Amino acid sequence: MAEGAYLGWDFSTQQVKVIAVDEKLNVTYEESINFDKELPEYGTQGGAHVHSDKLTVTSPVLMWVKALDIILEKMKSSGFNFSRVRALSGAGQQHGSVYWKRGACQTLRNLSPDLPLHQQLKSSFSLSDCPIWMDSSTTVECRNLEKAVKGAQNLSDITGSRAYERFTGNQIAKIFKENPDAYSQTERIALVSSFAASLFLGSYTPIDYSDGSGMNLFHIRKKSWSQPCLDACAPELEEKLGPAVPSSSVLGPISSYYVQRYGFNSECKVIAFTGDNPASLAGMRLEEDDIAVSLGTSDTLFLWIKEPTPALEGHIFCNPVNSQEYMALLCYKNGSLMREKVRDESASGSWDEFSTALQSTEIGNCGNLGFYFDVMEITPETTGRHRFNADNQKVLNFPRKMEIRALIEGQFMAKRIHAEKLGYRVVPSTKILATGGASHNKDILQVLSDVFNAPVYTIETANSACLGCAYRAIHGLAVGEMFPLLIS
Ligand SMILES: O=C(CO)[C@@H](O)[C@H](O)CF
Repeated sequence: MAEGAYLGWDFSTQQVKVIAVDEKLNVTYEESINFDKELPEYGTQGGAHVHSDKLTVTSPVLMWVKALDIILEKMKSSGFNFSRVRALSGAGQQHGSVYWKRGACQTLRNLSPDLPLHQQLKSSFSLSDCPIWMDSSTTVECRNLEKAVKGAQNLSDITGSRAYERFTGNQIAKIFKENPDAYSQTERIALVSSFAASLFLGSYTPIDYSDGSGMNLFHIRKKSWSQPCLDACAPELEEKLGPAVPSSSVLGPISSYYVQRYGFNSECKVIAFTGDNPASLAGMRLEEDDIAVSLGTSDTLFLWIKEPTPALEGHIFCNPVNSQEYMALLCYKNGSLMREKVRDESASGSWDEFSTALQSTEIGNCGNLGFYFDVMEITPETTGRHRFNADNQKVLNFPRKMEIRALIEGQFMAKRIHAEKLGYRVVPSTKILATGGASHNKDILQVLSDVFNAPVYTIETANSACLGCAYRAIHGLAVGEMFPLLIS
């Protein structure tokens, strides 16, 4: 691979992150911007706004744009040499959707290098608050979609998943129903990943197969939009979505905005962006029988598979590295936000005290079991905190240390049970590859290893999605096909 730098971006729920690697895959730079801390004017918690109905969850799109402005300025003042970047790719939190207003493409194409992005794009969106993966307000739309394609399993056979509230097609259906004006003023509907790619390309970019698999709209075998699913959600939807492309596609050169404002090389290529979990799969270089566990805002368990096995639980996406293969994924919404809550309640807000509790309680927690769903869980669909003592009686609370172990053992037992229900088998050669913020905590990983009875490995950075995108930037440059820039 030619000498130079390759960037991987991650527009995740709580922050924007970037990693640079050299041609030998050594990490040479990392930076991140936390939305709550560095953009307090948007008033988010965990990067999101949970609405009063407790089901609707959105994030302000201009917060994401402004975070990119800030991180680029941080890189510039740190002396980062943008001119060495040969290619970049990125990821976004899956399922979230961005609504570009009519005329926005012209604005994107004519950005002035004298101004930050957020000032120039402030009127470019027909919706300022974007639905994200934590939303669970579209149950009606989910049932309508399943009915339109003759059932949940049929929908899963077509798109890789039954209808899920957070999946983009159902979110678009809700917007079309509740805000038809915004829908008609929308020129392009993007995922967070393709929205972020558009910022770098200076034009709308296609949605990639892998992140597109998380919409309940994309036919994962035919690699094209499913017309019956599109028609069931909203009119003229294919026109608003644009085409879908393989995740390794070369979309074109970086926008001149970045060349003039930051000194990027005009030859720097933008490789299709994808979802955070597909990007993590790429970053973790999974092998057969391995299982990856990402302990981030959401917890996810995923693995590389050759043949799709769509079911009524879990998800099958097109594979982001080999578009003719697949990846399987289970997602848990009560991930780190739940661990942080119990840390605050039962360990005085201290991870050290949290770890001490795990070290001083025994495996199996003397038969005490807990399941903690403060927000509507995805797998399974339920809420509330549920504790059972060794006699299998429901109890209202546990002593602090027991509560902590019950939370962590419960989170990992659920993952193993759901994975095995879907046919995944833990075998002697199984390795668990852990990533995400909580993968820094060795005591949490020890519980993961005990529950799966398998060794746990971590990669040098918890930012596997970013790292995976830096790898995909190299991969795309090497193998990706040029995708003719869409003049929409
Ligand atoms: O909904 C999910 C996966 O299906 C989450 O892991 C989001 O991608 C987190 F951003």
